[in-house]
Amino acid sequence: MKFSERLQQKLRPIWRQNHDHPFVQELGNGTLAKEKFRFYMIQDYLYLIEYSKLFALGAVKAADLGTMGKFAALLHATLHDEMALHRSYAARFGISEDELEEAEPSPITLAYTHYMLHEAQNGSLAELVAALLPCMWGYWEIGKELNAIPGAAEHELYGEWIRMYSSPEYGELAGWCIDLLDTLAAGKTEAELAKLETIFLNTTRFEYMFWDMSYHGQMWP
Ligand SMILES: Cc1ncc(C[n+]2csc(CCO)c2C)c(N)n1
Repeated sequence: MKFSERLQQKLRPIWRQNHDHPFVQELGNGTLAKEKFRFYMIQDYLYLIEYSKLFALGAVKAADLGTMGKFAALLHATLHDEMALHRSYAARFGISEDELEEAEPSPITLAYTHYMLHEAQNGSLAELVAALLPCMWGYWEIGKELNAIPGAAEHELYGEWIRMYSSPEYGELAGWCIDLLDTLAAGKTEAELAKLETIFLNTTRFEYMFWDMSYHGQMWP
């Protein structure tokens, strides 16, 4: 069994909780309150600034030019395509790019990004990919699920988000990362695989906490 299949089987219940979170459900049926989405957009922008650095570190840790180039392309795609979505939403909410960049990260945004960067900096390329994969894989799955809801992709506010994350290009990026993790996991000891599984599990849990933090507008107490 591929390592990614093992992860998928073990984490299915948590994965389901992410999909069932009211933020995701309401995003899909179009009833999500605009202020919740606005809060999410700002925090997600700050998240992506840090997340991009994982791709830069991936290029540093890559063992061959093909992998290095792919990480460089992912870094470019995140900064220029994915974050363009956030900048366009921010403009609709009357938030400038400077305001976006200077916003204060919430405790969960800080905890999540710092955790991923810690694992990426201290571990091998396998640990780095285990940390970044749930974000890419999870969004692709959620994007596809929401896109299947009649009318969701045409929603005047949330349609753009759904169209971006359900697009085949995102599927390809996620697929590339899944294959990379499977390649890197091949031949590792059970103890090493268990470590990768823990990192993957933790970032999957952080994805849930990110939806929850956005739904409740959670900042410092
Ligand atoms: C909290 C949070 N988790 C995952 C993503 C999705 N995401 C982050 S980088 C990337 C791929 C390359 O652009 C994808 C799909 C997000 N935006 N915010």
